[in-house]
Amino acid sequence: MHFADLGDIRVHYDDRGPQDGPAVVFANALGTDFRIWDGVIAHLPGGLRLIRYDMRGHGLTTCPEAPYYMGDLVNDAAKLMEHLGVKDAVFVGLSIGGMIAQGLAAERLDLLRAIVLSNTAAKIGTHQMWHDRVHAVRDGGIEAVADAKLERWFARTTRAERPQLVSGIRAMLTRQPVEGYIGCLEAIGETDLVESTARLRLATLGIAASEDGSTPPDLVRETIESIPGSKFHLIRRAGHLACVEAPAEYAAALEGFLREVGQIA
Ligand SMILES: O=C(O)CC1=CCC(=O)O1
Repeated sequence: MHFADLGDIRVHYDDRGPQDGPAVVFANALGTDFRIWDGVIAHLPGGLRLIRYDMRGHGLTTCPEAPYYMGDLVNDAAKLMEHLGVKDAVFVGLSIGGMIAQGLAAERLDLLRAIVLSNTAAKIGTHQMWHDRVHAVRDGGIEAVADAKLERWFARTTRAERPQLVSGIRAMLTRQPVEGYIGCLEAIGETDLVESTARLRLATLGIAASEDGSTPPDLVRETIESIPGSKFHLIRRAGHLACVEAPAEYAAALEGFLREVGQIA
């Protein structure tokens, strides 16, 4: 187990593979911890340095009081990369993790070779929607929003045929600290990256999933198409947490992109 003290938080992270290997950094979705990447990293070839971390208020990372801002989340990622001496990385972010990737590319291009924007967008939902969610969670805990969220996170067939996976992820979601979850809800509600993301000029892969009820494929595509030269991959029969539901296909798309950008020889 690894922890890093980075200003106001102690970050829980995992750092595996050769320390001098080409780096890939993974950032999670709201309400999850870095185990959502277990299946994907198991399918990636050796030789890569694979870094995952729990964002503030999630997993075993400490949980400052809400609200959080996207700038905090982007700084946390940059500080962790600096702490670990990681440069020239491919940064893979899912959902709010993909917003962190966009913010990092806008602010700290020096740390990056390329980004993967997975099940995300430059702006997700409306301010009112996130504000309402904050109130629902303040009143009833994460439990109050969990079932609706699982419908957006998993495809219909997965919910019917893989109950262990779905209930395991439900446990991950409902065990996150309420304050950390609310802090990140507030950060998403305040974030609009449309203009800064359209100015990005770095290699970008977008990943979307056909049954994603949180960031549907057209929304992901709109953001991806705003970045010149970007690529897009659609995973069928998967929802918002495509990396959990379809790790082999997800890893294959990622591996292809890592080869294209020279992160794998
Ligand atoms: O909460 C959701 O359903 C979707 C979501 C948006 C940002 C994130 O990380 O998850």
